[in-house]
Amino acid sequence: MNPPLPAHWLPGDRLPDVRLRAADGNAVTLHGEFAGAPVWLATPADATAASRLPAPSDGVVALCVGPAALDVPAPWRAFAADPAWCQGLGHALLWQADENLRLMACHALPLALPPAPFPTEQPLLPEQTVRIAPVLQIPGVFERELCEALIRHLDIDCGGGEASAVLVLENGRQTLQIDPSVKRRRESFPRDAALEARMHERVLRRALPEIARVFQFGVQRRDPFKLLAYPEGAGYFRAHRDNDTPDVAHRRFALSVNLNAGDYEGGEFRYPEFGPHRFSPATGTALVFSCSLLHEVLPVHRGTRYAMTTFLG
Ligand SMILES: O=C(O)CCC(=O)C(=O)O
Ligand SMILES: [Fe+2]
Repeated sequence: MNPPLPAHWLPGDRLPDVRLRAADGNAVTLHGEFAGAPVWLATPADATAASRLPAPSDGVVALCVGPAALDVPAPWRAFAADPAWCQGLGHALLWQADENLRLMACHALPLALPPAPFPTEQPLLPEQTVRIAPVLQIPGVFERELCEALIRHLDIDCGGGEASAVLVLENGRQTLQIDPSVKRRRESFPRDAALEARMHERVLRRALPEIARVFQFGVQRRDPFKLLAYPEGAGYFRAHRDNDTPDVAHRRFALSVNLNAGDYEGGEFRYPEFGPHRFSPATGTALVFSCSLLHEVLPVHRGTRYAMTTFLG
């Protein structure tokens, strides 16, 4: 499954690599030279706008890009880049990108107000990182508005979903049974082709390239999307693996997106083989992990946790 290159990039997209050529003819690549620090990318309308670019926040790499390298005030650095790549960024804009060169926010130039810097994070102590589960979090795979539409779709169009059943093998026959010793939640396949297409496009565009880069794995297929609700006092999924029976042995990675982080308490992921840490990704972030890892969703104590899940192979 290959994502098409978007004509225009959006917040949440990770910038594809590009060759950047300075006025003195020296060239670098965006990923090779500038990954690892937050970046501002400006596409000023003309030379005057370029000469008036605002001072960047501390610790930010400030790059002015366009078909030609313009004169810019220090510490800005100006580069010429492939016109099609520049067009994807848009005209007369200032983009803020994170350390992973993921576009976060876009502002029209000239700026009315300086953009708010990203909050700085305190590093974990080394002793807190010795047993971290090997999971990948990809921020902004679904926009907030898509997450909200999926919750409405589950609650209204899908009637809140059905009680989730487990496959049981009895006397050589497989049956679906409700089993509260394994899980309690409601779930439904989406019934709206347009919503499904939007989810598919976002997974192709934002999750698969990161999975290919981080895990060196090319996804070929995906199980149907499933929308999930874990209600207060009646939502959990006890420790399990996602590929340990013949019918699901093709699964390689689980991908799960929290749709309403902050609206509930509990409902965190835990990987008991790898220590006590709990994972509660932000709304729209995809949590990706190997289906072979033991994992559980802890009970929801307040509110309802909504999520979308699928499996990749
Ligand atoms: O609640 C989720 O996001 C996914 C839970 C899970 O582990 C599963 O459905 O296999
Ligand atoms: Fe699972």
